[in-house]
Amino acid sequence: MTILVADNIASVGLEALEEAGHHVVDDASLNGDALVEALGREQPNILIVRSTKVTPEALDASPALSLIVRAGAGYDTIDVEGASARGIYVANCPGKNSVAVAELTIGLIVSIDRRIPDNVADARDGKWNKKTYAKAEGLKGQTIGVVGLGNIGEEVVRRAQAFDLDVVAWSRSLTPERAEDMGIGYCESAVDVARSASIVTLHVASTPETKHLADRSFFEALPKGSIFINTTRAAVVDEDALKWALEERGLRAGLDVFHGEPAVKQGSFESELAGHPNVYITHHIGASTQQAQDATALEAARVANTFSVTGDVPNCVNLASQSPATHQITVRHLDEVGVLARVLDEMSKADWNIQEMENEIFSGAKAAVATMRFNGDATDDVAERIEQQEKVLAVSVIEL
Ligand SMILES: NC(=O)c1ccc[n+]([C@@H]2O[C@H](COP(=O)([O-])OP(=O)(O)OC[C@H]3O[C@@H](n4cnc5c(N)ncnc54)[C@H](O)[C@@H]3O)[C@@H](O)[C@H]2O)c1
Ligand SMILES: O=C(O)[C@H](O)COP(=O)(O)O
Repeated sequence: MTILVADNIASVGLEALEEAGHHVVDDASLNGDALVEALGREQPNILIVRSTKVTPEALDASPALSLIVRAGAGYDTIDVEGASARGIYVANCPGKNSVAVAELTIGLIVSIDRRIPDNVADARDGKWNKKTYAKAEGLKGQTIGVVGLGNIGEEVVRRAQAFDLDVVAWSRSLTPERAEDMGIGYCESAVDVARSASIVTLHVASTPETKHLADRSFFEALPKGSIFINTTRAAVVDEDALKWALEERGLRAGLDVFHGEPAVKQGSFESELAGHPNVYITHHIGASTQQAQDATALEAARVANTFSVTGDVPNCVNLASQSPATHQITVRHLDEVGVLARVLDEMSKADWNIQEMENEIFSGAKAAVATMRFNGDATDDVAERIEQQEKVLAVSVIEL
């Protein structure tokens, strides 16, 4: 298969793709129009990206494109709805960079408490200021609130507990029982977390439902002088509310992601937040350890290689969890040319829309059973007409 890699992925991943015999086109500079142009020129079957945006124009550029692999966790940078409408699979690499992000989260918390970046900047400027920097609070015994207990959230909990922090959390599927098992406090909402903690860190995925989850009411609930960490996505935070909390509530923030974050890998940028004395911005490097990059690149290669051999897509994020099928028809038939085509023809005439289908062959390859789930008005006469067809052995229809 032809695979276009439009971002920097670790060499172990590229090697795994090449060893599998693929034609790999590796160009980490691709973005925007250049990506669309490369997709049109190379006609890849598979596209592998990190944070590079995959737009509707990119989806239309290569009719051969069957799979997009996000070599990372968050796939909000890909037009997943557009891919689904065009029958293109989208997969990600869950859990492969979660330790790296959790390590950065803890690093930002310690940095804020001890003002490590300002210490270092002043020392580099030849300024000695123990008077100011000796005023840290210390973390032990404080309460950290984790919003979203997915792969990263769970890694943060483990590390926070090792720092003797008390942990409370909210996650959409967290139950009080599960919280107890993890040795953490259960919260009923993100605002409840904010109310209960002096350090809060966000780890929910960016979706329409989580947009501005950290809004004005969230920041109002946080105690004055709290520490706030965002390593997930800018869209989860209402930045006006964040700025209000920085000014009015003495909030201290560590942000690996923020509005207006540059899409390019290197260059200058302007951000009101970056210059704020209460804010430490990192360069969206949560996933950027060699350990995480190797694991992610190998997983991206595994997804691509599995697809090329079996047609299956590990970690697929855009298949319907449940098809809208209303009925299932089971057709036992002789394994001969044309039998299934005639069955499908009859179903088509009855306006039965097939959503899922499978055909299993019995040993000896004399007979087979086809199971199809469909949407339609399942009248008995259609099933009877199919059963009367040559080489059909038996038919049954059930309502789902
Ligand atoms: N800064 C970085 O470099 C970096 C690296 C990796 C991931 N991330 C971001 O962190 C996010 C989390 O990563 P992860 O590996 O923990 O993913 P994950 O899929 O394991 O966890 C996602 C969490 O989001 C929650 N969630 C999803 N949809 C939700 C909804 N509609 N309402 C409420 N909660 C919802 C899930 O319940 C889960 O707790 C990613 O989606 C990505 O945006 C950033
Ligand atoms: O969702 C992710 O995995 C992170 O945002 C990592 O992004 P990156 O691959 O561009 O570093």
